[in-house]
Amino acid sequence: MSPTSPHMNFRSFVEALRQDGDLVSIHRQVDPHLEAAAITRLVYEHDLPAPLFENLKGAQKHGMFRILGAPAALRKDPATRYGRLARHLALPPTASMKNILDKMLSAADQAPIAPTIVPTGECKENIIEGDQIHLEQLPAPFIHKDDGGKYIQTYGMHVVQSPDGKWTNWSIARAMIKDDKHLVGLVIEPQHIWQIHQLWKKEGRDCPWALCFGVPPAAIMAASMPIRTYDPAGNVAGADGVSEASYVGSYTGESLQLVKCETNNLHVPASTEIVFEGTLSITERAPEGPFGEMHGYVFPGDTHDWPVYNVDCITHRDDAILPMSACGRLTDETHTLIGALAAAEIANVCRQAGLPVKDSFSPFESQVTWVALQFDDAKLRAMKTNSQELREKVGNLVFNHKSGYTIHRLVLVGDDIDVYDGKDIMWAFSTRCRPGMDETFFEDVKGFPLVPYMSHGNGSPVKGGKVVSDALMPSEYTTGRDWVAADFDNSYPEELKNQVLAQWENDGFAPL
Ligand SMILES: Cc1cc2c3c(c1C)C(C)(C)C[C@H]1C[C@@H](C)[C@]4(C(=O)NC(=O)N=C4N2C[C@H](O)[C@H](O)[C@H](O)COP(=O)(O)O)N31
Ligand SMILES: [K+]
Ligand SMILES: [Mn+2]
Repeated sequence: MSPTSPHMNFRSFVEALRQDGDLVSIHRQVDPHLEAAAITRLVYEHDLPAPLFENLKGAQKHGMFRILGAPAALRKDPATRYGRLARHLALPPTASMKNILDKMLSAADQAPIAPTIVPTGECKENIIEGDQIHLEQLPAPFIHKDDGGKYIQTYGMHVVQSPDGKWTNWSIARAMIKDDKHLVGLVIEPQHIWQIHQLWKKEGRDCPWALCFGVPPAAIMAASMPIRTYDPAGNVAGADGVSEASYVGSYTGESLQLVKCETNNLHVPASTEIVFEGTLSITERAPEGPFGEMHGYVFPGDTHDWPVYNVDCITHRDDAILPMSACGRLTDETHTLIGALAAAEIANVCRQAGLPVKDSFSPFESQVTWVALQFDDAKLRAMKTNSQELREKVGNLVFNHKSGYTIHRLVLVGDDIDVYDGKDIMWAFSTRCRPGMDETFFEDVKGFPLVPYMSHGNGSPVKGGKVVSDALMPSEYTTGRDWVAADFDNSYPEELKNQVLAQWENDGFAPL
């Protein structure tokens, strides 16, 4: 039996949410055609407990399947806002986003812990092969009314491996059902699944593939992150050729248990809820999309050809649970994970390049198209640099790195700004960054086509449209901050503030 702790076993994770009071089990029959996603969408827009659809219309025999919506979204209570993400990493429900991202980055300077191969696991409880496979009969969710198909794949983990077997990549990329035996989905440059697909194209062979729904939560975090491995000396091992499995081992401190697929030599987490095994075609493409995406838009009819996945075998647990991200406007997994984890890796890349970046986050208010980088003011002054120089250095570094792929604006801020507080970032950006003069635009870098102003805007969908906006004031480069914030914290003497706070409730105010 593989580990049963919530961060290492999806089924235990769901039970942990139930114990946390962070799960709503719906036993009435719910239609996977739009209804399950509509409920989940409302959950996202009000930060409510995750819905578990126990009785889907069209669910197959031996429990194929139930759906868990909103697996990594927010909790309403500010004190446990990120509790559902914390559960992915065995952190307390009160963990801050900084605690979560620091945990994800902690692997960078720890020795990777390789996974362990075990003979079998829960994912082998049911095995369906060949002509028994009928994807069209599964209760796959139709997520937004204008989508191009049933997006069964929104929170599963693709497993692909370089032809030489040296690099196994885990990542999330959307995919919809094409027909009874095939999926079709985004495989976009520079993502690792794209890089590995290219390697198999050179080999002239279809890419062996597995898609794991309901993996250990600690694993799906790495799957959502643009990681590289750093050997203990801090150098990057290989260009990008690293395995998420070892990285997960580092930040969990435990070796993940993997089992071999039935029909190829890839390995998948033993406790996975549902595993699709097959190949990612190097020749076949099919119309895909549109899909209501992470920036909050669906463009009806916006269909493009992408590679086809061929499903040869399905294995799954009894009463399997499919996780679903009904993504779109704030706040869902594409914001809490894609933005946050890219921000963490970007800060890492900056620090590796010697830049005094203390912290970073992607503000939800920017629909995770921005990352705010917090500089250590004292170290910044020691650099004896200036705004234009710093903007060019940071922009050329980040916008030419894979971790910067989804980000179109970098906002540079000092260490009086809390990068996890969107109000703080908007205050700094709106008052310290003079439009134009304090900004450097980058047109000859890779652009992120999913951003609406890229794919449906006025310029190239895949090139440029990026900017570094410097919200560090000139004094922060030279003498240090030459202003006082007109707020309670900074504009009143300590003893007066203590006195006001001591009197606060006696004066008749509710506790802050
Ligand atoms: C957490 C999450 C991450 C996603 C996606 C989603 C969720 C929930 C859904 C499926 C809901 C929406 C789309 C949105 C879309 C961006 C995309 C995708 O379709 N194609 C893609 O290339 N990257 C996606 N990512 C980001 C990706 O996982 C990260 O970039 C990761 O670093 C990749 O791993 P490698 O570094 O190892 O390459 N999807
Ligand atoms: K990844
Ligand atoms: Mn990767």
